[in-house]
Amino acid sequence: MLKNNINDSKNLDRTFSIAPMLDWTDRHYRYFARLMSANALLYTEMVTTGAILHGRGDYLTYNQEEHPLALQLGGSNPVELARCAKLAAERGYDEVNLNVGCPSDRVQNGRFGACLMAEPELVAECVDAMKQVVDIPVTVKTRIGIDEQDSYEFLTHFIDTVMAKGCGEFIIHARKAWLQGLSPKENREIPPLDYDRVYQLKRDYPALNISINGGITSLEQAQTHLQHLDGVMVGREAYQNPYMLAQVDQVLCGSTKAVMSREAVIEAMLPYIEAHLQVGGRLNHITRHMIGLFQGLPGARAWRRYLSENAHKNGAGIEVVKLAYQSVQTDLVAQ
Ligand SMILES: Cc1cc2nc3c(=O)[nH]c(=O)nc-3n(C[C@H](O)[C@H](O)[C@H](O)COP(=O)(O)O)c2cc1C
Repeated sequence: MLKNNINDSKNLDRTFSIAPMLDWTDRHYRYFARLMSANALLYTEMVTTGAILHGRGDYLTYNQEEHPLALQLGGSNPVELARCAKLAAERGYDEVNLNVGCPSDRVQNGRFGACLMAEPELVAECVDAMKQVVDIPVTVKTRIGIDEQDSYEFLTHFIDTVMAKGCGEFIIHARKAWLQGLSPKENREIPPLDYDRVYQLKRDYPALNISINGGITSLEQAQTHLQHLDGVMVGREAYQNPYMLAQVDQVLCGSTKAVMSREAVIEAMLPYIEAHLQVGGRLNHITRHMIGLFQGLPGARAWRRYLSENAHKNGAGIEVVKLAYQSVQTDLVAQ
């Protein structure tokens, strides 16, 4: 058994988590998010078992500051998933999560993601294989149904089967997925949200740790969900309006520390950016995740525009970030 040295699995705080999002929740975004919230549980983008086991790069790299951090895996081969889970635990990840919610065609061809909801026994076998080799939590992120299979009984049969192999933590995106005909983006918007169904699940399975996901756009909404559930997982809003994270610890987790200002967040990013540039990285790899920092404020546009127009240029350095911030202040003064 591999013991995780950073977080005892039982102590992982699941009150608020940031959803796995391909191309968005990379290690740069996660570093940025972590500056604003110490409590948020962060998820990687989905990484397939194939990429980890046969890919050329190191898909498990992260910064130590990102803890607590969960690795989301895409796959459906129990042996391969177990190998990846073991690697994840060895690398110090705090949790391994199996993707049973993503409906993209690419993912279905590989027989993983949301289509696995139709194969609960296989998901249970995958969970079992992973749990045999690690003692960090093995969790499942899923939907409330797929296609015509959207009854409450379908969902509880899935949960019963997977739970029987020892999975105690589920994240439920509160809408079903249509596996044919809708793009992944449409599958995040068109099937209606059904929060009550997830609340019902928690009432019927009080011993499970259940987080809700889908359409949550404020900490007030999060508080409402937390009256019924163990955790909330936020995706798009946490990315597009990242400053919402600055109050997660205070509003949801009882922290009494001062809320970090946007300026302080930018200041704190500068050494990280410099280190990235020094090893040959490009500025926009990081600043693209910071574009939404002033979302909803006067100056948001100036910030966005300055970064978009300048951060991709050859040789762009931290002065671009400083000038972008100056342009926000100029805008504020002009108001
Ligand atoms: C750009 C993008 C990429 C996503 N990639 C993944 C992924 O890799 N794994 C996954 O389980 N869900 C993925 N999702 C779905 C989110 O995790 C989440 O379930 C969904 O966006 C609903 O939550 P929200 O309404 O808070 O955004 C992705 C969503 C977006 C917007």
